[in-house]
Amino acid sequence: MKITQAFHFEAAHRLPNVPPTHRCHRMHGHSYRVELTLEGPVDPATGFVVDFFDVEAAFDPLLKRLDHFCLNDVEGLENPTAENIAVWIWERTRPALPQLETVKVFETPHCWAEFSGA
Ligand SMILES: Nc1nc2c(c(=O)[nH]1)N=C([C@H](O)[C@H](O)COP(=O)(O)OP(=O)(O)OP(=O)(O)O)CN2
Ligand SMILES: [Zn+2]
Repeated sequence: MKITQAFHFEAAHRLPNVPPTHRCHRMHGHSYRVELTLEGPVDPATGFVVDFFDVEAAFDPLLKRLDHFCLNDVEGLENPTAENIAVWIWERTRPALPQLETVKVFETPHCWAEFSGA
């Protein structure tokens, strides 16, 4: 069984490694959406794979480091592409949530990166 919980945060960023002519080289912002998908058996007693409250508790400290910040200033996110943000979240969330299967980071409703550990 898979379960997914979505989160939102607002943040600024610039992409330092694209050419200066690329519009994302300039500072700008996104309303990011993060989806965490967990996979595992359903506990027959609770009916849960994992309690959504536990997912929220695990992700909240990261959300506090991202929301309304300039992502380039966050340690490990000096090049804050959607891909790198997805890996950053994966590496910091999986220890607390071993059932984590996928991290999706949406920069816009149409563009996202998805990471499942490789
Ligand atoms: N593979 C990736 N490509 C791009 C990334 C990324 O993280 N991974 N990021 C960007 C920029 O962050 C850019 O800001 C993307 O957003 P935006 O320009 O707003 O996207 P749209 O093209 O959908 O904007 P519209 O104004 O709606 O056309 C670029 N590439
Ligand atoms: Zn951007």
